Amino acid sequence: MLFSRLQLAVSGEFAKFSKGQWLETVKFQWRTFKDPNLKRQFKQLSVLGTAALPEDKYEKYEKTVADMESIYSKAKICAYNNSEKCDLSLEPEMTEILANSRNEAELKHIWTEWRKQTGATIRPLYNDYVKLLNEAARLNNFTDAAEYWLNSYDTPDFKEQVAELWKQLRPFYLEVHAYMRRKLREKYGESIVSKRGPIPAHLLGNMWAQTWGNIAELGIPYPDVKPEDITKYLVQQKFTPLKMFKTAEEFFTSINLSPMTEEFWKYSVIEKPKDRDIVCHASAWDFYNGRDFRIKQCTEVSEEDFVTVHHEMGHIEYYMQYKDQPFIYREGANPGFHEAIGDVIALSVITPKHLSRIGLLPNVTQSKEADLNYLMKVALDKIVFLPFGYLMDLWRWQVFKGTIPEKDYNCEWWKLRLNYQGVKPPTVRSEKDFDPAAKYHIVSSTPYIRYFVSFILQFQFHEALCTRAGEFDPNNPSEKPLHQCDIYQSKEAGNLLKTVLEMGSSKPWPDALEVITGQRNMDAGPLLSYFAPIHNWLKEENKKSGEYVGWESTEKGDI
Ligand SMILES: C=C(C[SeH])C(=O)N1CCC[C@H]1C(=O)O
Ligand SMILES: [Zn+2]
Repeated sequence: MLFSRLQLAVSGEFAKFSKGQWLETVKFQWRTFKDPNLKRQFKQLSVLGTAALPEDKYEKYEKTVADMESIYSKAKICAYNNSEKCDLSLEPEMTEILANSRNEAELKHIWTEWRKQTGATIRPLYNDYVKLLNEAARLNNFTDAAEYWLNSYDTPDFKEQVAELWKQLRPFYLEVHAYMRRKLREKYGESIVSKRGPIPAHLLGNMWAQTWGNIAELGIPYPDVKPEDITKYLVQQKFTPLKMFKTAEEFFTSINLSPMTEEFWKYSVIEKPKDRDIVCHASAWDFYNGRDFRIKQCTEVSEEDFVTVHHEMGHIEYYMQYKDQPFIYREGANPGFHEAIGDVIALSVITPKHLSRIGLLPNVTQSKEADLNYLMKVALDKIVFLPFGYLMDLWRWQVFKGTIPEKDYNCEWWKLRLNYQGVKPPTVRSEKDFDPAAKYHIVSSTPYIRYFVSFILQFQFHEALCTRAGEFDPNNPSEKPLHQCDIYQSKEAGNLLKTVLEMGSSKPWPDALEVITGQRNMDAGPLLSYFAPIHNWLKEENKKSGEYVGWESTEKGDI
């Protein structure tokens, strides 16, 4: 608890200082300023955030979030079939079981026990948190915390834009959902996975069913042309977390971005400490002195964590490229930009072509079947993620606005999970549970729509950078398929990306988007064309098998 007392003291000091600055700033009639840059800086400075709370309430807010995160990071459960072994943490133990076990009863045990440890105890704290965050929002002249969070996009019709993107992408998701439900039914039987209902959430390879890549082997279109999971090659070649980080750094420097700093290597935490509980959820940190940037990640030697290393290093690259901007501009053009950078690089890294180029995949079969297998695997992470990336804040926006009353928190959560993801809980839930708290971003008050935005933007960026690298021709897309593009060692692509990263938030995000892609709107087009081959294959396959596309409302007895 010492750490959180120290943390509270430091953040309290910073809050006092920044409130003083804020009170000075808001005295100016900045809305009448003529200089667009000065006006933009004052506009951003006019939003103080939670530090606008009176000191005692600010401390209570900080302590409430710290306590929720502490419960989450310390939660442990007993193993399935071994009530003596009760030291399983979320990372790596529970995550590994959810990813690799195909024992339905074990998956149900882990899924349910994790929510027992993180639900009921956090629920009252969450109540306090919502009230305090809404009070802070109002002190910043927002109607509620939803509007405060949405202000980061500075786009009046942002929610409508996101709703429209989901409308365009939902049909593709339904095809993936229908196909995987059939594959899961073949594996676990119709008594567990019905023909026309939602999919039980514990079978999908991930604690939150947010990506299904870990069960790819159940759904690969051509199993005899199996795409390799590189985990075994990482282990065979004795990769360590450090070597995973160095390999990722080399990709970024190959496209003329910056190497990690001395402080990064000195202060980052890249393996789970043995002597204390920490928040293992991967994160990247900017200490705003132009040199001290860090990643905290409980890295396991696995393909999934190799991708996450690139995701986190993408944050660090952004921090380094805008480090000379005025303080207030040292952030992403919008939060979705910040989440997209590392993922854009990873879209090149995970191609069989690149993995074999760096010796992480022995031989690559070039064939239509291998291509479809690869695209299915990527779709199980990228397309599958979209409804979850959307519903996380659909739920919170309504909670902050009060349209979801406290008494219905869990019921409304599962309604959204059914309506958007087509998943259902494996065990009956009630308002004694609080399942949103099973997800890190809920207990840490981290907005989530940024990841939905990132999953759209990263394909727009990928298409633009691949074109610049000569790895893709939009006028002749079949000659070099976008999903085979690898921008490794392309300084042209890196320099284009660097131009945007250096901007930070100094310009509205459509300006930054225009610099890299030539257009000013989020656009599902590049994502849909990247996945077109597997989208068409799934439509055919579901028609052939007669699988019902979509899901009926869940059976009696659930929430
Ligand atoms: C890797 C991070 C740290 Se910014 C993360 O939280 N992500 C990356 C993808 C979605 C989201 C999640 O894990 O839920
Ligand atoms: Zn991130």
